[in-house]
Formats: sequence, C-alpha cells, structure tokens
Amino acid sequence: MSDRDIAVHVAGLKNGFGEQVVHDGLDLDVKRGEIIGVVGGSGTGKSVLMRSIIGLQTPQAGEVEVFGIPMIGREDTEAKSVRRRWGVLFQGGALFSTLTVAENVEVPLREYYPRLGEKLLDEIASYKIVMSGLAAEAGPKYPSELSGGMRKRAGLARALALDPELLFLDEPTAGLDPIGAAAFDELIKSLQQTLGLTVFLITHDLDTLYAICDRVAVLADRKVIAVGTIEELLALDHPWIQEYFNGPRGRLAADSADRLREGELDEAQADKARQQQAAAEATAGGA
Ligand SMILES: Nc1ncnc2c1ncn2[C@@H]1O[C@H](COP(=O)(O)OP(=O)(O)OP(=O)(O)O)[C@@H](O)[C@H]1O
Repeated sequence: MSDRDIAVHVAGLKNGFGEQVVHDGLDLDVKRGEIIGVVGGSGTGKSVLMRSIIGLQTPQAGEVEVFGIPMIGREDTEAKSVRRRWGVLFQGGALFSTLTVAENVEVPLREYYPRLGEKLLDEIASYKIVMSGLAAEAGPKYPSELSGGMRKRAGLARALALDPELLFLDEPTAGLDPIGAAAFDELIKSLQQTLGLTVFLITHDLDTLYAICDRVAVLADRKVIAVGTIEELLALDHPWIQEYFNGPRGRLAADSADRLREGELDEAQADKARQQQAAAEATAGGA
C-alpha cells in the first residue's frame, strides 16, 4: 500500500503519565476512505491515542503522520494546513455552552477563514447543521436546550464545518438510545460514502462496529494487538477479542446485523421508528 492510501500512520507510539505506561510501541495505519473502529477495555488508551494523533497530547516517543505529513509537536503552517483537513467530535459534543449551535459551528470557520462575512458564515453553519440531521431551526438554540442526540449532531456539524477529509469521533453513540444510535451510525456511514470521508471512530458500541466499520483496531497490552475486519479478528485466538465479540452482547449484535442483512427485520418499521425518534428529538429541543 502506498503512502497516498494511508490517512493516518502511527508507529512506535509511547505515552504515559507518571509511572503509568499507556502505550508502548503502538503501531496503527488508517486507510483513506475507511471507517476504522477503535476498541479496547476501559483505560487502554483509546482517547489518548486520538489525542496524540490530533496534537492534544505530546507522545513520549513515536511517529504520527497525517496525510503523509509528520505532526508531532508541530505548530507551523504545514501542520496547520493538515489540521484544517480534519474534524473532531469529542465525547459529549464539547460544545461551547454560551454559544448557540450556529455560533459553535462558526468557531472553526472564524479561526481558519477570518475574512468570511457574517452572511456567508451563517449560510455555511445552516448547511452543516442540516447536513448533520438537525432542523435548520436548531441554529439559534443553546446546547442546554437540546437533547443528548441533538447535541451530538450539533457537535458533528461543528466537526464538519471545514469540509474535513478525516473525521475523529470519540464514542459518538454513547448515551444514545438504540434507535438514536442506529440513526447516528447511518448518518456517519452516509457521510463517509457521499463525502469520501475517512473516519477514526472510538466506540464501545458493538452494533456500530457491525453496522458501519470497515475494520476494527483492538487496543490491549499498551498496543494495537490486532486490526482487521470483524471476521478476521474472530479468527484470532486472543481471549479479550473472543470474549468481546463472542460474549452475549457480541453475539446479539452479530445476530441483529445478520438478520438486517437477510432482510428479516422490517426495514420500513425501523425507518418509521427512526423518524419518530428524530421528531421526538426535534420537539425536545423545540426545533
Ligand atoms: N491527562 C491525563 N493525566 C493522567 N492520566 C491520564 C490522562 N489522560 C489519560 N490518562 C490515563 O490514561 C489511561 C488511558 O486513558 P484513555 O482515556 O485514553 O482510556 P480509554 O481507553 O479511552 O478509556 P474509556 O474507554 O474508559 O474512555 C487511563 O488510565 C487514564 O486515567
């Protein structure tokens, strides 16, 4: 595979806090255009890995390249132009509570394009808000006026503000009910397909892994111990992987993914439930 096929290259990553070693010799390549799910037990360093890639955490050692450009510790123009090519949805949305949804979406636009006029900023923000599955009327609302699902979508709208090629999502479906989570998964999949996005997705949600991830990377023992399709991972003899995918929750997620594929689940009914959920979310936020 050539460098041009790799969106993110991590090699020999080392991170730690005091005595605690979080990563030691961690390697991972994210291919362009894929949705890669990142899983691992609590505290295995999934968020620290994401923070190392996006420059919020300086690793003790190792390489991080994004689109072929070395990124660690860099603040120069080249690194800034790479940063503009990604968007991040943090756990919980991380919206500014004193700004409206539209103003939140405008934050990265103002930072990177300080000359954009107010009217254009508003138009771009509305477009991103609708693209994220919110009603345009959500724009003037404050985060506290939104449901959890709507806040995630508002965070996604902000992550999409700069037309990213690469999207980082930290547990995007955590705290959503199953129907809301499935709708969010579908949105991510359709954005990947329509915009050609590469998606780095940290999740504990097995349904998400089965529904939308092209490959899954497993963090354990301070490294990525395996990366591949779920089928490829299942062929491995690692106890955590077997327990995770073949435990009761894993089997349930696999069964429902199979049934969906075989058309046994009534898709129309599922669609209707999703629409009702979206309507309920919109009502909850008054949008
Ligand atoms: N800023 C920090 N200072 C000290 N320790 C930290 C810091 N950030 C993370 N850690 C520690 O690093 C380890 C990995 O944290 P991280 O948040 O990456 O785990 P995770 O795999 O994302 O977990 P979870 O699935 O529970 O979100 C944890 O033990 C955490 O306490």
